[in-house]
Amino acid sequence: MSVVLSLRQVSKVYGAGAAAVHALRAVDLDVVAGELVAVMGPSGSGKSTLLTIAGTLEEPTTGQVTVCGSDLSTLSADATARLRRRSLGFVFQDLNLLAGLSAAENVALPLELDGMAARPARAAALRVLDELGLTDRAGHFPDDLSGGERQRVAIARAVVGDRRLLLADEPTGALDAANGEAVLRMLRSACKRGIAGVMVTHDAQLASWADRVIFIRDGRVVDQTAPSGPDALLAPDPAR
Ligand SMILES: Nc1ncnc2c1ncn2[C@@H]1O[C@H](COP(=O)(O)OP(=O)(O)OP(=O)(O)O)[C@@H](O)[C@H]1O
Repeated sequence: MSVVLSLRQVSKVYGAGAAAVHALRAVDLDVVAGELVAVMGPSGSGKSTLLTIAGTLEEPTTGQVTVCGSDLSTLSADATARLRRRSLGFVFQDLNLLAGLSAAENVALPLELDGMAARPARAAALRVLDELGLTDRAGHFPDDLSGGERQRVAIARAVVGDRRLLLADEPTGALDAANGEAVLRMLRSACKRGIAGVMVTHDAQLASWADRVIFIRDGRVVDQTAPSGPDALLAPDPAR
């Protein structure tokens, strides 16, 4: 399996001197195509920092970040922006759907911003919305969608086109359990189709959908585990 995201001894320090905050300390992480990795840890442990560095939105203080085979330190600002536009998808708690655009227009937007003509961009957007069960919502505006539907549109926008790496920060936000699970099912199936995914979550039940869970404390990866899947939590205890 090809490595889509690789962090080598990545550290991030905000500020300097007595005010310096060590948000990440010598983090090593590889995520391969088709894999969904959950990141857990206490508040302030560095989870969002890891995501923003993996997403090329911030540079590490030291260490090496490789995304889709490119060492980011060797790329120009333009090339980094292109990589981000074409190959990366983001799902943040604050969804940033544009209220004046329909669901299909929101999903097509990253492709159009990258230079694709409106018609093929719309066709690609409709294909993804269809895969996520949103065909009949394609023409609706965000304000006319439920919270769960809005979240699914945000995921559609993050995976549309030829994206290789999906980065999600608390992607189930304030959704109820059923909608949260539906969102996780979608992230899972996006990864099954070959995208690499990294998802920050506080919820162990949701993390159990991942292939791997890494735990961060004080900026260090302190543990990792391979969950046996969400159904394992529901399975009868064989000891009983
Ligand atoms: N731009 C910044 N400037 C200064 N300090 C920052 C900045 N961003 C994050 N930090 C600090 O870095 C540390 C890690 O922050 P980060 O947001 O990555 O943690 P987190 O695990 O995502 O927390 P939470 O679960 O509360 O979102 C914290 O101490 C935070 O205050």
